[in-house]
Amino acid sequence: REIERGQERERQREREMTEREREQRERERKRRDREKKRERGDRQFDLWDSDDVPVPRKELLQKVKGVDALVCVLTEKIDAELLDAAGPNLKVLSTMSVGFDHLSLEELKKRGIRVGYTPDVLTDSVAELTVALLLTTSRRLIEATHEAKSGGWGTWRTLWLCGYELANSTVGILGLGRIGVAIAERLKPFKVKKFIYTDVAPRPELASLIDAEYVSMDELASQSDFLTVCCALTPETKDICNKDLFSKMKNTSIFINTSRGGVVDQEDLYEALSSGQIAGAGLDVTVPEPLPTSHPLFTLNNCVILPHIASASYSTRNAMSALAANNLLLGLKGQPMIKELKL
Ligand SMILES: O=CC(=O)O
Repeated sequence: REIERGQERERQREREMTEREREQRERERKRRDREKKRERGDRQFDLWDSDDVPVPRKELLQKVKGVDALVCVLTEKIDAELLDAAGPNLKVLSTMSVGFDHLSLEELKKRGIRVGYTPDVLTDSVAELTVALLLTTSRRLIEATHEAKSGGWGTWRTLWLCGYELANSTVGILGLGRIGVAIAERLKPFKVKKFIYTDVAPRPELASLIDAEYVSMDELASQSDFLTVCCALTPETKDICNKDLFSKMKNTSIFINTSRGGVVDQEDLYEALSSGQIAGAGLDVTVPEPLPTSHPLFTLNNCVILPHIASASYSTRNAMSALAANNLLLGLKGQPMIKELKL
């Protein structure tokens, strides 16, 4: 009877366990497994087996000690502190992202660490989301569903919830790369009249794919009906979308950013949106991330904010993780990675 009572107590404990406790128990089991493999001398993989990122910094600094290679995502800052904590064994870094502003390239280069990243596989997904965000913003879809649900839908009114359409418009691309081209290809069937772009220099090969004209930053601002930011975040592009740019835009224009929040001065954007200097903005990226729910941008009807989901489709995230893993394994074998950054 004592055994039965013990078993019943165990079953009761199981029932009362929360999902988090179960996850914790599973992590502990995997950790013990890895420990055993380490003792046997097998190649070991230490995994942050949770969707909760960033990994607490203290724990990350502890766990990276002595590793030969590291896979990371864009929430982890890979800087001198982390590389010092990892130590001289670390020779390969593989980030599951196309952006690499979270990596200190100088420190990586100094230490002779090779770096893999995941361009191309996410281009379609990011372009698709950018188009969705652009249409959501320009046709005021969030406001519209809110009105429909909350009783604001009265009789049909001529100018109610009017927005701006792509047909006959000029679309500007700030930073023309693979993603900018993919966005333009998707927008073309909406009868866009003209594509223009700016970059540090003309990019004729890419531009010819979408028949886009190279213009100055000022011309991009003043001519675009839709301005979409596709450049990487670098010291040169930080806050490049600021008061100066917004003040030259039309008050009917829509600003879209699916690159990095750091390219936008958010105070200047708030001013431009709330004063009517520009018509609307759609952002998939902000500073910081997550953007606090008390942030003034959330108070604006003409600002649509998404939680950095441009590459978030099942197939793309699978492709990104496979590419990140393969980059890492090739790097470990001393072979060329599939996608490697030139440092
Ligand atoms: O933002 C997403 C990425 O850089 O992959």
